[in-house]
Amino acid sequence: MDKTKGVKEGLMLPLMEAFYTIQGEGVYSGVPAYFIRLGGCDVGCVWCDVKESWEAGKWPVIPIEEIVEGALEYPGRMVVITGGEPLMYNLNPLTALLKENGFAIHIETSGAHPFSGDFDWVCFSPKKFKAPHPSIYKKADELKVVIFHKSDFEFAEKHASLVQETCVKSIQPEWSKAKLYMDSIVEYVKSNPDWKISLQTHKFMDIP
Ligand SMILES: C[S@@+](CC[C@H](N)C(=O)[O-])C[C@H]1O[C@@H](n2cnc3c(N)ncnc32)[C@H](O)[C@@H]1O
Ligand SMILES: Nc1nc2[nH]cc(C(=O)O)c2c(=O)[nH]1
Ligand code: SF4
Ligand SMILES: [Mg+2]
Repeated sequence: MDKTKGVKEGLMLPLMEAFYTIQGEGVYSGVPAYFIRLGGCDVGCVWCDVKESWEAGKWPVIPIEEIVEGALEYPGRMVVITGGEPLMYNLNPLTALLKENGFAIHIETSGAHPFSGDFDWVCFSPKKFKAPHPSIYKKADELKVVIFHKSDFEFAEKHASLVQETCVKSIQPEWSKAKLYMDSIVEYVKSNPDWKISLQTHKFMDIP
């Protein structure tokens, strides 16, 4: 199949890497999962921990059947689609095929592009660098805001007012600022108990 057409239809996708590990962040932290990291992101977070993903053209374009075959090699039946920014792509065919194969499907997204795909868990991490698309607010199961600057608490509340009431709200220290903001984050959650803390536990465990 022609690759441009394949990507447009969501039947082929640029795959940076795929690996079986432990979900390190958010509500499902500690659960084994197969990560599918799609290449390409146009959001441009200054503190992004996977900047090498940004250029979509660097990564091989793979048929979704091959991506799912990779996931089937491991015993876990939870997949996390991440990137890069996975919502740059039409995720309907990939999520349908994963579902047919019995996977619980999660996504990590900035929400900066129109929503596609059918997910069991949507982790929405809004960014100041590119505004979310309105379609994300109804879909988010988890709002995970990264704290890089003290103004990010206010940014977190702004997005919290836009998600559904059932959405779990977490704040996650930006890795390089974790020491600087940890006390404020702890105090914030103690004073605002509708929030919880998410840590990048895989970095402490030194696993992918
Ligand atoms: C690399 S992003 C990929 C998915 C999507 N582009 C997004 O931003 O949600 C995966 C998660 O890591 C978070 N993240 C990225 N860099 C980080 C850093 N330096 N410290 C803490 N969290 C970070 C993002 O906010 C997001 O929740
Ligand atoms: N272990 C592990 N957990 C993660 N949760 C979200 C990640 C991501 O980069 O999207 C990530 C990641 O890169 N590794
Ligand atoms: S949206 Fe996600 S992948 Fe893109 S720059 Fe920001 S953290 Fe990195
Ligand atoms: Mg990561």
